[in-house]
Amino acid sequence: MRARRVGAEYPGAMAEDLDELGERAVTAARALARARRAAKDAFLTGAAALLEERREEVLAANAQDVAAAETAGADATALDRLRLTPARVAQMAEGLRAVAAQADPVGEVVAGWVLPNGLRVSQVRVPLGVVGVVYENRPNVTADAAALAVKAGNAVVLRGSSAAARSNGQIVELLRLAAAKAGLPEDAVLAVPPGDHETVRAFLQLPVLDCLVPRGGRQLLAAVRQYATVPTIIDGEGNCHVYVDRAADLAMAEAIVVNAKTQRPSVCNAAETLLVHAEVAETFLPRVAAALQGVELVGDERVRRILPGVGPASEEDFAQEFLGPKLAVGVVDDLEQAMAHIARYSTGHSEAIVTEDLRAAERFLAEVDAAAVLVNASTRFVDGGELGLGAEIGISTQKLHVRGPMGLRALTSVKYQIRGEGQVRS
Ligand SMILES: NC(=O)C1=CN([C@@H]2O[C@H](COP(=O)(O)OP(=O)(O)OC[C@H]3O[C@@H](n4cnc5c(N)ncnc54)[C@H](OP(=O)(O)O)[C@@H]3O)[C@@H](O)[C@H]2O)C=CC1
Ligand SMILES: N[C@@H](CCC(=O)OP(=O)(O)O)C(=O)O
Repeated sequence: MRARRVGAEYPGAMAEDLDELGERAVTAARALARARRAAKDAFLTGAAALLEERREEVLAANAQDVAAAETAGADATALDRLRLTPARVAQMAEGLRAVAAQADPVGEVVAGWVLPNGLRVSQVRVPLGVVGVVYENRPNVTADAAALAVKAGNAVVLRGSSAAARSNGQIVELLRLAAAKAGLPEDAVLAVPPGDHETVRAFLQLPVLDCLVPRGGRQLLAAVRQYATVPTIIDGEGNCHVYVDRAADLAMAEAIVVNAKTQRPSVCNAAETLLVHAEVAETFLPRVAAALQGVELVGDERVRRILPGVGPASEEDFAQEFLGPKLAVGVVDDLEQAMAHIARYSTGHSEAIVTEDLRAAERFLAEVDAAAVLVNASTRFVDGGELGLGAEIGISTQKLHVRGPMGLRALTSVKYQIRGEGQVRS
């Protein structure tokens, strides 16, 4: 059965239907698995240069996406995620170059040993093959995902948000041009045209996908759980907490909370809930409230006794990822209660404690079940670029086969290479 028809006119679609798109990706993946590091790096640095040279075209396409989103009534969060600026395009180019600077994971020997019968066994890193990505309305993801997938020797099939259709189309065109210039198959980067969710559902079942990375909110993840038949690595929402312990340096805590909440509130690693130990609540809450200018605070009863102007926080507020200038605040009696609250509401993304108490810090690191746990640092650091991975294809909120920011190695598997001299099993 042929899969759903796709719009071949969309940049990078180049096919009548998803099956044909998949076949093109498989052909490209075979060539990419053999590609040398020099060619892959030439693709990345070439794409960075093209992005800079043709920045105005990318920004013009993005301006059209932003205007359409405004007309459609998109909120400030959605617009912030969608909008490109010269600085954000420069960051995308920087990300491409950072991935080029990373070691090539393909061929890395992970482990090796010799058996008593003389067989030499090694476990070697290999590309996954064809990687699909369904992602939110941030156009930078187009470049980041393609960069990592191709450097790890994979072909990538991208399905960006419909809201970013023009921006992504422009970026995909540049990436394909850079691939051709570097002597790699153009089809290293392919795109599923946006526009409808039915095509996404068919994409979730495209047999040639070795791995699909869905990045998005609850609706997308529900669709993945219902329809996906290909292996997926879910990069889900971030209801991230900062817990200010009784042994916290309060100046440090203030700076971390403000950064985690306000540096870019629209992204998944921004803080959504602040928990404060009862012993420091009287001192810390007024201080942090004053520093969080422009952020709407909602709090539990104990918070509201200290900050009477703050509105009540509902159960739903503590469970919610606001992705905007709103923060739920609670007072807890101890570390135990803070961790219990986090266990109840966390989406398993990024959780932070601020404390000078080593035992509390170590317990938090060991016991909180999330993709990333931090001590005395902002949740905003949970990002591939910030953690030295060059970029990220997403932040896995599941446990298999990777967890947390996913860089090059996350887009590989391993295979056993076994060298013998005629051994047979008795
Ligand atoms: N952990 C991580 O790395 C990441 C987490 N996120 C999380 O994603 C959320 C923000 O993303 P948001 O803007 O809501 O993006 P959405 O979840 O709305 O959309 C993401 C992608 O999924 C598609 N999609 C949405 N709903 C469905 C559906 N029912 N069936 C098929 N496809 C669907 C969209 O297509 P279309 O545009 O056509 O609707 C888009 O391409 C936040 O919760 C954030 O924390 C986001 C990115 C990375
Ligand atoms: N990589 C990001 C965080 C993760 C992300 O992709 O954000 P989002 O699009 O909200 O899920 C950053 O800190 O820039």
